[in-house]
Amino acid sequence: MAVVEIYDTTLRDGSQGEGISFSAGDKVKIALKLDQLGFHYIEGGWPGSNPKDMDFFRRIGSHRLQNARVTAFGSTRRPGVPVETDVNIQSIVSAGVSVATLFGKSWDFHVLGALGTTLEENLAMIQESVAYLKGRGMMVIYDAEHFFDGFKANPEYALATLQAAVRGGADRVVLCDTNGGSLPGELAAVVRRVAGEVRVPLGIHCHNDGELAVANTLAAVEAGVTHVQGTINGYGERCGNANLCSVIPNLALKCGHATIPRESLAQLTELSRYVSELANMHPANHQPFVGASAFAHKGGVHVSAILKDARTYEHIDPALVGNRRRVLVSELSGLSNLLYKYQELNLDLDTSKEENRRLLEEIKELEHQGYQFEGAEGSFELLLRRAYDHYREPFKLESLRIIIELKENSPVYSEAIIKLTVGDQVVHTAAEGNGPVNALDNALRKALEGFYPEIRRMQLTDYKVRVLDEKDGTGAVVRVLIETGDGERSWGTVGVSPNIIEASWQALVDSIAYGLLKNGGGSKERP
Ligand SMILES: CC(=O)SCCNC(=O)CCNC(=O)[C@H](O)C(C)(C)COP(=O)(O)OP(=O)(O)OC[C@H]1O[C@@H](n2cnc3c(N)ncnc32)[C@H](O)[C@@H]1OP(=O)(O)O
Ligand SMILES: CC(=O)C(=O)O
Repeated sequence: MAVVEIYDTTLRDGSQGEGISFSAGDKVKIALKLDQLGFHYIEGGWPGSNPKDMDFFRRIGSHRLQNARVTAFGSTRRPGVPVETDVNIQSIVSAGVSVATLFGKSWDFHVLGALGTTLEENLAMIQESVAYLKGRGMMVIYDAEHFFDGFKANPEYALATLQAAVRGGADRVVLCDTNGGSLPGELAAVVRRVAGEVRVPLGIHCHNDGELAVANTLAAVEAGVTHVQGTINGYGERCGNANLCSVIPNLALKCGHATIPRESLAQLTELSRYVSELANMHPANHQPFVGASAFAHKGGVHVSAILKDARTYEHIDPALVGNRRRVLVSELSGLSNLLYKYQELNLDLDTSKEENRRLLEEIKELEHQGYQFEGAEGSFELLLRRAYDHYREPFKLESLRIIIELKENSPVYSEAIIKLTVGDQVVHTAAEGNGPVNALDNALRKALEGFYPEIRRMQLTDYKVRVLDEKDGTGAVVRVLIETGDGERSWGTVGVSPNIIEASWQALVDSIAYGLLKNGGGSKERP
């Protein structure tokens, strides 16, 4: 099994992605996680760029990594500036790590236009910069920026830049598709040509501007590279970099290469979510392998087949990358979706095929009205239990009034007055809030806290309103989706009405009722 080195640049190229800014502490956490999972190299940042990256190198120096080598990134020396006095080269040395990643120009157009120097001086900049860091005892990875565009424009010169890095003593030569516009076939042909001329292990660094970064990376490996660079979740400049959460499982599971250890592969989904959390980016549900939808089955035909054998609609076992199979219930469901859900929820229901068919029709009718159960598993389970499981509601609404007062020069006042029955007791209470839904939530909790103290652990974590038929203007039906968590799990609930307060009330009631059910508070009637 051929080994492919995995080089992560989330902390450098990843943080060049729009909206991403890791703190030095976050960078250390991500580096430790990558090390724990067996990544070979972690590019920590560009020490010559900013104090935060230098701070990262200071902090990571106090940790003993088990698997990974941390690299410091930077450019070759400036034109006409000796390496001994070049600020960037010296900051790489002062980062205190044993591996440097230097990028240099391969494209004559860039040398003349962007660097504003001669082709000969660029070759000297590459060779001298690599040689200087090698002379300081460092391993040097040479990133040939714009290599494929450079090769198309002037192959002799592009190859001469690589030879300059090799003469300087580079340990790896990495071909970069910096503008991300190459196609897999043409890129692989160039890699083969380079492999015939350069006697140093080759690497690949692809950007995703043509949405081909992963495909190009795999094509390069097939053509002979043994070192791949990319980022977690594909974060990076413009459209991002090759997504290692896809590159790694493709290499390991489809191409038979050794990358990170097998047991680490099963932590890839967790890693992806961990990094998106620290990046403060929403996890992308449709991300292959690790996204929440990567193994989510919705169409009835698909679910019917996966109940017989999951391989009918899954390219790999989701557990191999730490993900899980999900079945969604919607207007596109068949009976198979319901049966799967009964199993998943451990609902031992004695229901006939006709009853299930009726329930399915009810679900389809509710979805037609605007309910959406895919993102509201709490409401869906309650629907099943209300239909078949002798479910007893933990409380019942008697009446509800909302007061909103708008006065000049004072904040808007919102109050909810609520009357409920809980068992055989009536409770009547009121609460204020910073808006009507918040007042409603506060009043409901206040009314129920004495009966169900576990409510204090439940927090609303998301509240979304979607107008379903905009043409009806302010009279349109709205769908409210609420996400609630209790520190251990989170669940979604849904409400639909032309009145936003009523839709919010339905979603709130389900949110509390479901939370109580899972905490043992909701109960069954004696049949
Ligand atoms: C393909 C890549 O993603 S490479 C990584 C890109 N990442 C970044 O740029 C993020 C970090 N960058 C920074 O913090 C800043 O750009 C710094 C500190 C590196 C440089 O800042 P400044 O000195 O103000 O220069 P500025 O950013 O305006 O321009 C970049 C300079 O680097 C030079 N340069 C670009 N590539 C190279 C190279 N391979 N070798 C030497 N110099 C280079 C440019 O010619 C330009 O020089 P000029 O100022 O003489 O025109
Ligand atoms: C080195 C690098 O980040 C690039 O060429 O895209």
